[in-house]
Amino acid sequence: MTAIVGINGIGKSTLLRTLGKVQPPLSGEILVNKKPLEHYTPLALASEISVVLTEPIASKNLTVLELISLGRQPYTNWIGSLDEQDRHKIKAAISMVQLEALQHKKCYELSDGQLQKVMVARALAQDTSIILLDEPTSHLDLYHKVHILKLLKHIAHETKKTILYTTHEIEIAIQLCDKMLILEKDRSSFGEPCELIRQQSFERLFPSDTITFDPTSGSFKII
Ligand SMILES: Nc1ncnc2c1ncn2[C@@H]1O[C@H](COP(=O)(O)OP(=O)(O)OP(=O)(O)O)[C@@H](O)[C@H]1O
Repeated sequence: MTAIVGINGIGKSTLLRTLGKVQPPLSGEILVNKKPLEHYTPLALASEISVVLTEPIASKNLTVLELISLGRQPYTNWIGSLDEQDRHKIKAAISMVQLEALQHKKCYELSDGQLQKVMVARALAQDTSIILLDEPTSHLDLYHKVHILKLLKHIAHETKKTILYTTHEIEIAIQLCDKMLILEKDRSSFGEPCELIRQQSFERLFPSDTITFDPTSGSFKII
């Protein structure tokens, strides 16, 4: 599990959206399983990569169960009939994110945090080897942030999935992620959080007259 961090406007969402083929690359080339991203058909890509963006969903009139079921679209037939395996994956995703009690509610009835959990569950139901999430925990309280991220990390380790997410919650990412990508204006650093701490990469993120980084606790201090 890898977190992409960096100041506002540095390009975290742009990178994530480009990796998910939601927008074309500004430059360069992206290879997924050694194959250029542009060679994937939308259907082939949907069984390889799931993307959870920050935009509000258009289909809030669906129930939670219906929305999560849409994650199975790459695998269903042309009328979208769900088979036994689809139903199993959907049920497992609902259970992992603890949404059983909300599954028959309409999405417009949910809080922003509950909706974020639904979108994570939809990605889990899609069951791809790569999951990209743009600020997936921004509306969640501390407990639910940690719960979702620990769950994603567990899934990444158990099922060997790659989970890449953008976040401003750097201290949580330092504690939970296997790797981090720090985007800066003229450079980027990638590695294990402890290695990035050793390289003093977090010190450079914010102006030091306002915020400093304490490498011992792995946290930021306000001056
Ligand atoms: N590599 C790049 N080259 C040129 N422009 C870029 C690049 N990456 C991002 N941008 C532009 O910078 C702007 C901000 O990018 P983006 O929304 O990805 O930042 P962000 O790090 O996700 O910001 P925030 O933390 O505020 O959500 C966008 O207009 C985007 O098009």
